[in-house]
Amino acid sequence: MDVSDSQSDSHIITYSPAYTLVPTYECFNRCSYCNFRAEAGSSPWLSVEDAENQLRLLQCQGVCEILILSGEVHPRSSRRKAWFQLIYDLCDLALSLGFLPHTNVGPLSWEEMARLKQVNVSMGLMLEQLTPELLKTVHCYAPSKIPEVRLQQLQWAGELGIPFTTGLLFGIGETEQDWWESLNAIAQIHGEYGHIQEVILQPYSEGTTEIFHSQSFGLNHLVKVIRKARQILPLDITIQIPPNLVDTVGNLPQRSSALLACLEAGARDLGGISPKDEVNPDYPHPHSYRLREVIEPAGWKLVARLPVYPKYDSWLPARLQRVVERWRIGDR
Ligand SMILES: O=c1nc2n(C[C@H](O)[C@H](O)[C@H](O)CO)c3cc(O)ccc3cc-2c(=O)[nH]1
Ligand SMILES: C[C@H]1O[C@@H](n2cnc3c(N)ncnc32)[C@H](O)[C@@H]1O
Ligand code: MET
Ligand code: SF4
Repeated sequence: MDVSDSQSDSHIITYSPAYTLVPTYECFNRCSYCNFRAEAGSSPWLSVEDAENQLRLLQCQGVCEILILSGEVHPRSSRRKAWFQLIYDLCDLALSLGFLPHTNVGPLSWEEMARLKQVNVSMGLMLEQLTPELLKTVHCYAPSKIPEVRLQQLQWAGELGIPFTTGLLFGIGETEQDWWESLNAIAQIHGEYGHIQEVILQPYSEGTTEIFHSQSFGLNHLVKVIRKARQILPLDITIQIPPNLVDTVGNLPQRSSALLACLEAGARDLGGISPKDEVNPDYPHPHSYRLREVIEPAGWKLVARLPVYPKYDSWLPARLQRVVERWRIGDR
């Protein structure tokens, strides 16, 4: 199908002006491609007071989304309750200061997810890839990455009516066939609940602190994936790509053309643009004016968006609807 028939008809490319809070880097999983995790005990948890100081500095700076991104405490650990409460409190704080929280902290229990719905305008969890083969390799010590667990999270989010972001990570040892199966699984779940607002197509990018150390996923492959994803995914799901992981190789003209090739293939969103990419700290996010410089000469228009898409506003609890409404009418 021609992408010009779709939502993507217009030449608008969106991004979300964002800031990331990390409750903790400690994680009981060991995904071998991870440049984020720390050992339990080696990294203090963020305090609500420190978070408040960080957030107050951001007020009136155009930042709208607060991404809560975390390492994980085991579901049966005695520290799980405190970990969850900290996440809840950070969301509540962000909301009370007028920001819009989006939480992505790994798999949750049904009760945890239901409680976080009250303080998040959308939530996220990457499917990564559907194939269980990766449990023998990169996810060998990462029980949170069991594909059925992740699929069930997408299902629960649908049942709870939570606007959701998911995505795939490419270049971690999966096959081409695996790509299409993973995309089809997302399309199928969205068919049931209609809650997936965007799918991130994330190229694995080699970092300095991981143990995997493989070659970053090639851009020619990414363009192919985007094109096919646009055919597999329903048209009301936006395809998101991270510009800092695309815009990295070659000299200037080549870099710009990589990003443009992704847009031509069907990507329409550049995700959260924040001062630091916590997941890929070796790849700083480009400024929005730099992105504009690259894409506008090619006829695209860069526009900021909220972390919840308008058609889901009515799904949100009343308190959240009020904060979202202020952003929609530009009263922030
Ligand atoms: O800056 C980043 N934002 C990430 N985000 C945030 C994303 O770019 C958007 O800001 C949100 O999806 C809101 O629409 C994620 C959100 C998810 O739900 C799942 C995974 C990611 C991954 C990243 C990431 O690697 N870097
Ligand atoms: C938050 C999300 O970031 C992605 N992620 C984790 N490590 C890397 C990496 N080295 N390169 C690209 N993406 C990564 C995973 O898909 C995770 O779910
Ligand atoms: N630990 C969570 C996950 O992998 C989110 C952060 S990953 C750096 O799903
Ligand atoms: S990717 Fe997420 S789950 Fe895996 S080790 Fe890193 S923080 Fe933990």
